[in-house]
Amino acid sequence: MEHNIFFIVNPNSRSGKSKKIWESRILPEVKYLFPQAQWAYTKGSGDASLMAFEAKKLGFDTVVAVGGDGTINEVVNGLLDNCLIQNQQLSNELKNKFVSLNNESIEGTALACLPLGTGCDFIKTLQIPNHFRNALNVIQSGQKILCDVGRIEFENVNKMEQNPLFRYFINVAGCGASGEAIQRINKSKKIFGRRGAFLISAVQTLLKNRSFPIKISYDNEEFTSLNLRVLFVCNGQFCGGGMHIATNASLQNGKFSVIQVKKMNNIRTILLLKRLYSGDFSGLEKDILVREAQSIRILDDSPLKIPAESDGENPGYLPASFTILPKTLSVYAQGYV
Ligand SMILES: Nc1ncnc2c1ncn2[C@@H]1O[C@H](COP(=O)(O)OP(=O)(O)OP(=O)(O)O)[C@@H](O)[C@H]1O
Repeated sequence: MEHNIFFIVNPNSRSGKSKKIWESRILPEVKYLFPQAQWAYTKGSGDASLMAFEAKKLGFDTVVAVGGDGTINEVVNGLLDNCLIQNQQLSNELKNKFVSLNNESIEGTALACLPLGTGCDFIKTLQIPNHFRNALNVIQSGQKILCDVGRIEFENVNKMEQNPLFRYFINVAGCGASGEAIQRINKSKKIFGRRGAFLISAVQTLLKNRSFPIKISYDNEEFTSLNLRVLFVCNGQFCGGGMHIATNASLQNGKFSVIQVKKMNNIRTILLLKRLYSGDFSGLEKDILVREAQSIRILDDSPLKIPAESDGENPGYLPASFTILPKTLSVYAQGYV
């Protein structure tokens, strides 16, 4: 059966190289495999969420995020009706350009990922090899899973400036040093690629050894006070361009895998950095808590603005809560169990 597919292409991902790759190599293959498919370029940050939202309303059964984790995150938000921007002009352009399919039989629009970013961490958990042909094969196969989605909710409107009060994430969120590192990466030029940029930013951030006084509660248990270095809230297993931090995380078990790191001395910090790539935190139990949770609430105990991170973006600041939404989005995945 032919799918009604809409490709949302971020021409700026992979440090601006993706437009050329899309036009010269991927688009001809897409036209061959899916002659009815439609596509559009994003023009800026947030467009992909509005486009996904409109594509769903127009009746497409599949929306493909062509880009990296940031593009996937925006598409996830749009498919779950959280438009990150209001742009009437873009909405009208899409409505005029694309024919409504009136596809009332669909159960919900599914997400497909075509990796064209620098890091592309989410597809590593889905076990989609990092080549566009494999991604297209996965779409052709039609196999999907019902994937858990995370929701991060920000509680202090005054700290939010222009940002929305909540955001969905599908891979990894967190706060503390991870939020700081993401701020650094997104400001950096990424001349060594995203993996290099993340490593440099992670070293700079961890060696600064800054900690954040917070109160944290898991699954509505009592709050604990601690000096937090970094918290990873994982639905997927990988972040930071290849750090395999949550080796046991599952996209379908209705739980986050959480890695909570307290303030530690510099030697242990260097050990930690190495372990972030293997996800083996044995011997560091004094400082690192690894556990599962369905919800986490974090209050900040300081006047500092503590940045939160979700799928490699900085959507806001603590206080915040993270909640898992089990089996919420249909996602193309061949062979994922
Ligand atoms: N047309 C555009 N021009 C500039 N920026 C854009 C455009 N469309 C989307 N963006 C922004 O580009 C940013 C980076 O995109 P994305 O994360 O997909 O690529 P990447 O950084 O190369 O990959 P990864 O996050 O997997 O390492 C996102 O924050 C997105 O909002």
